[in-house]
Amino acid sequence: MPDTPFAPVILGNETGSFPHSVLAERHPAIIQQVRDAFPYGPGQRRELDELLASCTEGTIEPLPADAPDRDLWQGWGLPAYTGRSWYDVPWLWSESWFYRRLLDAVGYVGPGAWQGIDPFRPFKRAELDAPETDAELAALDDLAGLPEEERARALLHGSLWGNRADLGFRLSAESAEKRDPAPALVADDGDALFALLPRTGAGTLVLVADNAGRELVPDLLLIAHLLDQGRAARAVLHVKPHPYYVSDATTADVVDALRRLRAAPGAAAGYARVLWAALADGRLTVRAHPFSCAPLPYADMPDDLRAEFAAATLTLFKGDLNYRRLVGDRLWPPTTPFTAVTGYAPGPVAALRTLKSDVVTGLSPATAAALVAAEEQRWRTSGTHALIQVSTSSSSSDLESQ
Ligand SMILES: O=P(O)(O)OC[C@@]1(O)O[C@H](CO)[C@@H](O)[C@@H]1O
Repeated sequence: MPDTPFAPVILGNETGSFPHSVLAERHPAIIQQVRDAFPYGPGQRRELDELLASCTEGTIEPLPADAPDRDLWQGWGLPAYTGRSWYDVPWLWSESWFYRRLLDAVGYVGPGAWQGIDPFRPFKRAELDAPETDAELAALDDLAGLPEEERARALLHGSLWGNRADLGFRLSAESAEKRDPAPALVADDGDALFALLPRTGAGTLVLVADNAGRELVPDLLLIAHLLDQGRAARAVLHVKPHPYYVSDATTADVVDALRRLRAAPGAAAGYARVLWAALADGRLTVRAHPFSCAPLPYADMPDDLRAEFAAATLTLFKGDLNYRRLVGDRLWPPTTPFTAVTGYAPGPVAALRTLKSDVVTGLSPATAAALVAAEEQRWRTSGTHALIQVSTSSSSSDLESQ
């Protein structure tokens, strides 16, 4: 994507900004939570202290020569950023670097006895085991009698709002719009999304997952429905190759979520059976590509991933972080067309996301104005608004005409 002067890359160095608060407050809090959740030894605690000092006051340091992913990070910009403050490099990059360093500190990267022990697992498990999850799964029973289109839309909205860890299966956006001065759903390309997935579908849906637990469960339910109803012949679920952004889903989290579904009463277990069978016969596959944890926008994706997305009927990106990577982590004017900023994509793409960071595109002038009038800029990060956006074509000319 061209470097567009009207949409600066977001950094974390502006005191009082949301990105600054993530680096200065959220990351130290995450270190503390992880320390409290595990019986780590003195070496790990020392490393966590060092990470705390580095991420708040220090600079970016090189990876050890024997780090298994050193070559990846060398290619992802580490040489250019080494020696610079965490606040002065792209915020997306510093955040990813934080999680990479955290995994080192707790021994996840190994070798050693703590290799592969997910420091966020207790938090993910707690969410999956929460009574709210039972209530949300029980709500599936109410969908059973509905026409297929309504079930599909309810499951789409469950997956969308699951990004806020809220599985309320909203049957329509209209009711929310009537209630609030500023719409809860700030863009709704739901019809365009389902038009790409007709019930005669012979294609592949790629779903690029975000969080585990109460977001991954409705993502899996949506996939089950689309496969079961013939809206997709195959599905590929992209998860993270290692723990990331606290709650991001890994393959282990997929297994936990499936087992949770399978053990649930009522309709939920039926969805689990569909998914289990699809995994067994290869109609559903799980992928953990290294680029899923890259500190870069999807415009920079490697050729093998580009080819995979190109072959899909639709690639569906879940959540806020994936949205930032899909459109570029920049301060776009909110009315910048979504089709323009995703014009590099090799095939149709969709975003399902609740708004939890400053980045947004594709709003109508009226919606953008209503949001600002009602909430100033709080709507960008509060997680109370969401969007469904679809682009079926490459259209860089839209960007040029901005
Ligand atoms: O991708 P998610 O789970 O929807 O949201 C992740 C996220 O909200 O957490 C960050 C703060 O660390 C935000 O900047 C980021 O986009």
